[in-house]
Amino acid sequence: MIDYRSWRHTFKLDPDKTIGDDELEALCESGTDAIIVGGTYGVTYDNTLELMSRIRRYAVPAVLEISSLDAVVPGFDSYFIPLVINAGDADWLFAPHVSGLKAFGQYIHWDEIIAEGYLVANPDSGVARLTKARPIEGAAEAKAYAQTAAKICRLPIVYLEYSGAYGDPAVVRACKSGAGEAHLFYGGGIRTAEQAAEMAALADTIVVGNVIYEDLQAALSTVRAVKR
Ligand SMILES: CC(C)=CCC/C(C)=C/CC/C(C)=C/CC/C(C)=C/CC/C(C)=C/CC/C(C)=C/CC/C(C)=C/COP(=O)(O)OP(=O)(O)O
Ligand SMILES: O=P(O)(O)OC[C@@H](O)CO
Ligand SMILES: [Mg+2]
Repeated sequence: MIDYRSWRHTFKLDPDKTIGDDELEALCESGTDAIIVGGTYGVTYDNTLELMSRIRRYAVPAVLEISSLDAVVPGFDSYFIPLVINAGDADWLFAPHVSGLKAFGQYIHWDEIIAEGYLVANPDSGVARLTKARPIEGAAEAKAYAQTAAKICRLPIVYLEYSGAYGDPAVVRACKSGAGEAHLFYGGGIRTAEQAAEMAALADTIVVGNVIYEDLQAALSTVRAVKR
């Protein structure tokens, strides 16, 4: 079982995007705690396998956040399974999971599977459109969602997903308060060391994604900001 509870910083790499060997080495050797592989669109078996095998040259833990049943690739240290707790289309709560268990049930090592209560907070993100995510009406409602994930569903992870936008610190704080014993991941819009430090002070683990593909040095600075 991976020790995600000790993680403070992760990078999320999208198999649908291009990353050079030197850039990948810099990310994997940066001191980050783990590489998460995932994305909403364009994730295929082949591009996921290719990215995984390149990450596997390095010692850093590698996790696949499953978003498509067509791209469940063996060989990761662990598999994060999102349940979109504010999905307006309820099929994103359990339907693909039931299909996944029918398809892959016999191959599953349950100690490699970790469920995430996914709270989608940026209405303009791809994942919000895909799942028809319900808007979050303020910090009190965010806390209630986090409590629903952590205390009612007893999920081990609450993932506050602002993908593409920098989040509201009051909402992050509310999710931390609602998550209780569950581990809070925050991801979305972190582009500077200062933003990384701000969100790392509020959440247990931060996730840095898109900036990797736009400004590698800025992405690397987020590790130093959290780890120093
Ligand atoms: C052989 C082998 C390896 C066996 C392993 C067995 C195993 C792990 C089986 C899985 C069984 C199972 C329960 C599968 C469920 C699979 C599944 C399809 C679940 C649905 C997941 C889901 C709700 C997806 C919706 C989209 C989502 C939440 C994606 C998460 C990632 C994400 C949001 C990334 C960010 O995307 P990005 O593109 O950067 O940003 P935008 O959204 O803004 O575009
Ligand atoms: O890509 P960004 O906006 O950094 O978000 C990170 C991650 O939460 C995306 O799933
Ligand atoms: Mg992304």
